[in-house]
Amino acid sequence: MQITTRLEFDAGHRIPSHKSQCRNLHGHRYAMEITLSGNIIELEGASDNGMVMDFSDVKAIAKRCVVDQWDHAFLVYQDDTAVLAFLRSLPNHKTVVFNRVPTAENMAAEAFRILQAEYHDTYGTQLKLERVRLYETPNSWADALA
Ligand SMILES: Nc1nc2c(c(=O)[nH]1)N=C([C@H](O)[C@H](O)COP(=O)(O)OP(=O)(O)OP(=O)(O)O)CN2
Ligand SMILES: [Zn+2]
Repeated sequence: MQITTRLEFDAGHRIPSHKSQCRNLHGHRYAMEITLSGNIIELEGASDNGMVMDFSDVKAIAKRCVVDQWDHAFLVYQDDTAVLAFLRSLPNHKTVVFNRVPTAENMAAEAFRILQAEYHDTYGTQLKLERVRLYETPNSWADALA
């Protein structure tokens, strides 16, 4: 069985070497979909009986580990030195430094890497993170897969 839940956040970024407008500082309303697989919990009376994992627990982990870190932050490539210096000049600015250009692909891969270590089954149900889908716009997204 597979389940998917979705969270949204706002962040700024730029792709410094982009051939067109994405080299400019701009932001997106990102959406992130988390897909987990596993057997359905069969434990009469348990809060999560009949579920692969409670959606609220799936979301709480993704929120704590990724969304709260990236929401209303500027995501900057470590080699984008001009922007990094500018961001560091701003007091208390929320900046997240990426070791790769913050494209949808690299953000999905980074979210997958972070979250893979966070989802554990409690009942031996083979819970597994299968996919992180990161929407940069409503029309364009990247999938990081197990
Ligand atoms: N494969 C990728 N291509 C592009 C990425 C990316 O992360 N992966 N990112 C960008 C830019 O960040 C840009 O902000 C998004 O580009 P684009 O889809 O052209 O933006 P629109 O606002 O026109 O998107 P709509 O879906 O039409 O709203 C560029 N390419
Ligand atoms: Zn963009």
